[in-house]
Amino acid sequence: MTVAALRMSLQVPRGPANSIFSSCRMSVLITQKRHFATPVKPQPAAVGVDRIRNIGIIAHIDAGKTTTTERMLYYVGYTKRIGEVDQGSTVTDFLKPERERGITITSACIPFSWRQHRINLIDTPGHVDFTIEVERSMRVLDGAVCVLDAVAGVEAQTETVWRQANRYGVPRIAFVNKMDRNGASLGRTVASMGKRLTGWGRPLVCQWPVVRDGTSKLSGPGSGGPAFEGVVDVVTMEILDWHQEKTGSVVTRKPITTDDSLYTEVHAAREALVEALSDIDEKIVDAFIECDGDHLKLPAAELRNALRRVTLSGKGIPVFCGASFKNIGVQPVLDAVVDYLPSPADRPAPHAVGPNGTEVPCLLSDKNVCALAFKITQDAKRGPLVFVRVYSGALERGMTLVNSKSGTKERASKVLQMYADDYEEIEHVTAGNIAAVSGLKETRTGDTLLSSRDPRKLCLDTITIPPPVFVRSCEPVTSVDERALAPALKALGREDPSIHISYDEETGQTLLSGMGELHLEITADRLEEVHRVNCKMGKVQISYRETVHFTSPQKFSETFTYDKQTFGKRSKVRVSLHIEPVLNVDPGDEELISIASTGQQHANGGNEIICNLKRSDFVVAGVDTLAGGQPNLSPYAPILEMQAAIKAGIVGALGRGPLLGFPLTNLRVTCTAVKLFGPELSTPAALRAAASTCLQSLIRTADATKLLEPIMDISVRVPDKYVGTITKDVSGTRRGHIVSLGADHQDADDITAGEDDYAHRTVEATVPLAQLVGYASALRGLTAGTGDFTMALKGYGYMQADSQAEVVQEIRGY
Ligand SMILES: Nc1nc2c(ncn2[C@@H]2O[C@H](COP(=O)(O)OP(=O)(O)OP(=O)(O)O)[C@@H](O)[C@H]2O)c(=O)[nH]1
Repeated sequence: MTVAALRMSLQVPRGPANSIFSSCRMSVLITQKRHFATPVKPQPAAVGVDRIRNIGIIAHIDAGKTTTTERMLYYVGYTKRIGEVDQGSTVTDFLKPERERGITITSACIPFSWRQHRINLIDTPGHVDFTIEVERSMRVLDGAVCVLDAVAGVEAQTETVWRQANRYGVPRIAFVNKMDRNGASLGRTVASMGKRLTGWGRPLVCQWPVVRDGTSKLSGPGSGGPAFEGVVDVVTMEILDWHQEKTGSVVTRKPITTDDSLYTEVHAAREALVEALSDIDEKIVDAFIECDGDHLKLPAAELRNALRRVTLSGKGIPVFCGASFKNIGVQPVLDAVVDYLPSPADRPAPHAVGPNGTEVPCLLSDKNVCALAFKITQDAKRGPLVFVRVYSGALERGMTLVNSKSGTKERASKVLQMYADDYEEIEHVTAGNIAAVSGLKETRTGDTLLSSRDPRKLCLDTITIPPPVFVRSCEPVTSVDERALAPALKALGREDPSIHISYDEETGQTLLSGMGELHLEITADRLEEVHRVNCKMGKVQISYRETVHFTSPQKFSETFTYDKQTFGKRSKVRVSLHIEPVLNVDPGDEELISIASTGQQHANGGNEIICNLKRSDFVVAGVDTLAGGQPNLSPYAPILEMQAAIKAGIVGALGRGPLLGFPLTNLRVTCTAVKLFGPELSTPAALRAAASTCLQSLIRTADATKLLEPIMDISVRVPDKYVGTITKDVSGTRRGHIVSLGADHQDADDITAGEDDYAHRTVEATVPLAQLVGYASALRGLTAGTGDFTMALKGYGYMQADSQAEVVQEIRGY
């Protein structure tokens, strides 16, 4: 093969490039050009399903997700210049607060092409307050790129997003970014991955950093720093250089030779890679034997195949490194997305159940449409846009879709290909792809949409929405704002299901509940900036829960007759309810009350509502006497409608506890009987009011309402020397319980592990949320800025009587 022919064949960076090193070790300059000169907007049908990659970029805050995404968009030809986070000019962070604060708040979705593959990329936020964005993205992704900071290594939120990816079984690759920073180390980062990112495969180092030392010689035992200037591809044994062009769009590849000072290190890294692969992939062992046990003779194509197999099976995580900000290292990550991450066809069919709860297969090959609504945004012109991942069939413009949860039929008036905040109309979106649909006004996040004639009637697993732990009041400033508030909040709540909106009848205030201080702050900003509603926002407070404390096994029952005249119309109905705890937990118990993560109990805030009334549970008063043991219900509303009205009344009453107006939790409410007094008097509205009033009275009679406070699992990562300070602070000042004091040490002889100049430890503890307000800055103060932490709701715990009294006093003001 001539050098010219080699050059040409290597325009596409796989295949022939691999054989270069193994077949001829000539020193040749190979140039990989940008693949597209102008923006490319690939249509969904343009590629087969095996060429689709639905991937997310996940990481701790500030690891460089958006910076990396912007380079990707530039190198694939999507943008004409590179957007910068620090200049507020990025494509994916398009919201005003995102650009102002330099952080990602909402996940943006962008499709683009790379090496004849369609990549649907989702850039997710790193801040813990926006975890719902990561959760719902993860639910529809097939693969992920986990970005790590080469100085900080694995950070607290990296562990959180890692666990989320584990939960959805998402295969992933890792990109160790910021290799240009002082103190950067690939080895240390990989070692911390091995220790802290558990529950998934082992890290497999596929690149080695190139650092030019003072004498211009290539060096660096897996470390980076300001002199970081490229990488060696351990698979192809080529040195990759990005300096030919200022934006890094030209990648120069040159085989490494024994003359290169890095050769010994890279040789050892290849040996380590082959050996690590041999532990988890049998086929590579056969190939290795065929090459007479010579690591270098093992063709790159064989290594790539093995890397793909172990990535898809969750046994391995290919690791790459670079410095996105310096435009180094991004194209190989794009190649790895194509080479190693799964297509929708490589993934198991999503879990789905039919109407009777039995599992129903949702196969990619099925012609009927099955799509999951995973996100909703409000577009000024088109109204709500519902983002869908299509699991089977082709969702076409104008199609009628059935919501399998509610049974509602809606028309998909437009199908749109989203490009962050921009969109393009398309005719249809095929199975395996992601798009947005307009015209669906009733669809909610987590709903399954089916073609109207789909016999499967299946329901995909919904999306878990965490309960809000902070609350803030919001009062409109003028009467114009007052009128605009309700629709604006409805739109905000629909876009972000982790925002809850309630109304305090006593104070007349609207309450916004959310995941954290920043979450509520951003929501208030959006209310003003996007919806033009000016509100006076109250202080951010903990969102407590209320519950009734029962002396086990006592139950509370009540029969209540609702008999009321409103605007000349009389309503009369009688309902019987009883309440009991879902979990028997007493004040003083260590056990927490958890709000189940799925199902009807979660949907009802940790409560269970049982209202399965049969015809025989109804009694009809007066002339309608029993006919054959059954009351005549035909003049009344259908039983299902009456049940729904009772449930709605119960849900309403559970939304506001008698103590401070916080939602009630841990209650099982059963409706046992209903007495009707004629179709004119006993309407569904009367049933709803009766159930609500009956429950409120039942709870008041119980007179044992207790306050529950959110208890968080926290994970604090600090250098070893601060462990004592942290444990003292957590268990002394903050009423916390230390669960464990983990250590992050690494094996000295691990080829992937660089110099470990500062050992860290992770303190795991449970702490009441009230003690964690402002903890981020307190932690910075306690650890000279070196510590970080993450937290997640563990459950709700009874408060000590004096702490409860203090909270009641503070909120009521008396
Ligand atoms: N030195 C250096 N800085 C970088 C690199 N990549 C990103 N940064 C900087 O790190 C900061 C955070 O980068 P982002 O891309 O916003 O990080 P992110 O992970 O998207 O952040 P969130 O979305 O808010 O979680 C910015 O100031 C970037 O300029 C890099 O390779 N080297």
